[in-house]
Amino acid sequence: MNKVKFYDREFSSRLLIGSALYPSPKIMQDAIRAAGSEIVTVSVRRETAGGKTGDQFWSLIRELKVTVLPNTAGCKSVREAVTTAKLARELFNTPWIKLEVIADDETLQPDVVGLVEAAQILIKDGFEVFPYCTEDLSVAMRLVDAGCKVVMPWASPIGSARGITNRDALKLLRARLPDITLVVDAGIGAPSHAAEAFELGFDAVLLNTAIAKADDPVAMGNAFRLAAEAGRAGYEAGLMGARDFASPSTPVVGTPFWHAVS
Ligand SMILES: CC(=O)[C@@H](O)[C@H](O)COP(=O)(O)O
Repeated sequence: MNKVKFYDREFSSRLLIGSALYPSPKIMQDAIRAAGSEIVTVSVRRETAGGKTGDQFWSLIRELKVTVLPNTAGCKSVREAVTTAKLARELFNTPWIKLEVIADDETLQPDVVGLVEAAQILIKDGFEVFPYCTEDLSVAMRLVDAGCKVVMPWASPIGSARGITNRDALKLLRARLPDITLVVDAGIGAPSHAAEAFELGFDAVLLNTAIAKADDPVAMGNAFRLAAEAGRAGYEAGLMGARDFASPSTPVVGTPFWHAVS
């Protein structure tokens, strides 16, 4: 399978995993390993607030030998997101930031206006921004204009497990932004949802709740790894287009092959 590129770095795994909500630190580690993920996203605000697991949490993440993608989860203004991103750069010594600006505490709807503004500020300051956005094409285009080489539209609201609710809009993003690394982020509830994202041509999937809240997070991590591989392999194999009407698959005359055989 082809590798996936995030800015100038290449990875084999196309699953990015969140580090929250697991029943225990050990289960988090085992689930991330089972998913085969090479990139784990971590909330900067939770950790700088002295998160309950503190240093132990960092040892666990370090033991995984993954690339850390710090995020600005919980930020509700451009200023807060920019400050948090700068803190993340100091803490993790990385230009990468998963940029989240939340408009509404109830729905966790992204503030796409604030997101574009924050992305512009951070990219001018040398950051490599991974923006969490809705599936709106015009927003994605503004993010690309700002210099984002990765765009991360939601499948559905964070933690909802509803899967892809606006398939046509995601297809449009893929068609109109062929050179951008597109990641479906949030709302994935089942391995089949991830496979669907890959079959649509998305480069990667980011998820957290569906693995962390599964009855068996480690087994679910493995299920997502298999689904990601199958969905991407199907896309790379070239899916046939759907038809409106029947087309016979068992010929009654001639050769059963549609290419001439020698
Ligand atoms: C934007 C955001 O916070 C998501 O990355 C979240 O971490 C994952 O969403 P799910 O928990 O719905 O998979």
